[in-house]
Amino acid sequence: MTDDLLRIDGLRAGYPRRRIIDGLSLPPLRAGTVAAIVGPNGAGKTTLLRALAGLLPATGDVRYDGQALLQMTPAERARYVTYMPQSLPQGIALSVIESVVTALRVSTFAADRPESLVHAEADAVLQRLGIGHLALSPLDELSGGQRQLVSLAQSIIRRPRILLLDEPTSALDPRHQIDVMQAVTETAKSDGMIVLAVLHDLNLALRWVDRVVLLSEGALAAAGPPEDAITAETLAAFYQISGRVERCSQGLPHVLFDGKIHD
Ligand SMILES: Nc1ncnc2c1ncn2[C@@H]1O[C@H](COP(=O)(O)OP(=O)(O)OP(=O)(O)O)[C@@H](O)[C@H]1O
Repeated sequence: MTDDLLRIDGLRAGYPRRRIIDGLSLPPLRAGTVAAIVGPNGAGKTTLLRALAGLLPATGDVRYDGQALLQMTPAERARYVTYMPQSLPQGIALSVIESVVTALRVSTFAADRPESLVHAEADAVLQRLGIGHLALSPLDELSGGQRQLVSLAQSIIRRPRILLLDEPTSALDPRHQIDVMQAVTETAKSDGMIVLAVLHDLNLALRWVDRVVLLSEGALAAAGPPEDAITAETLAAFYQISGRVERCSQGLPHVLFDGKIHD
């Protein structure tokens, strides 16, 4: 049955001597949904993304549009899923635009698209992320934040059905954080892409995403619309901080941290 849903049921994943995620099930995610994966350090957020990307052994029932993702070969899975790691590898002798064009070329979607069209597409993605001016810069001469934006451009241009982003805004100034969240949410809506983004910034999650998945010790602690999952109660129970979510003068939700609960 096709349904454009990402379903995760009974997922188990981890490392050779340590299982981190032990039977995780999430409410289904619909095409076009942007979900933030949040939770304290070591909760298993990266492990979850890497398991879904096929970079770690995993068992369980994970389906997109009725198709079992965990049973696919890497090549088959790459048709559906793109994973953006926390950092780009160093030592790649390409310009920014060449690296984005290459990312599109290696995906199955653009193998026979004319060169001029591929370049125009790459340029449009760079503009959208506010880094059009870096198109001809060598990758190895970029700052940490600029590298993060290029890595996102390489991921978005492939137009995956499922985009997995590991802390896509961690190195970015506020303006570029907005560029990223805007580009990701717009692309999700226009292309029907499902995005799972690990975010530590709960305010970005409150402001931009459709769903929040809160993990704690490899298990689901809360899931739902941002203001249902990020509450004074969940901040206390899973982050051990006293805090609250309040609306600012413009009606936007913000999380305020009052202090630690235990020293
Ligand atoms: N290669 C590894 N081998 C063994 N254990 C690992 C490995 N990588 C991570 N872990 C453990 O798995 C657990 C979850 O790590 P993970 O990186 O998924 O957490 P996270 O929620 O992404 O954390 P953070 O917010 O700090 O990035 C941690 O306890 C960590 O020590």
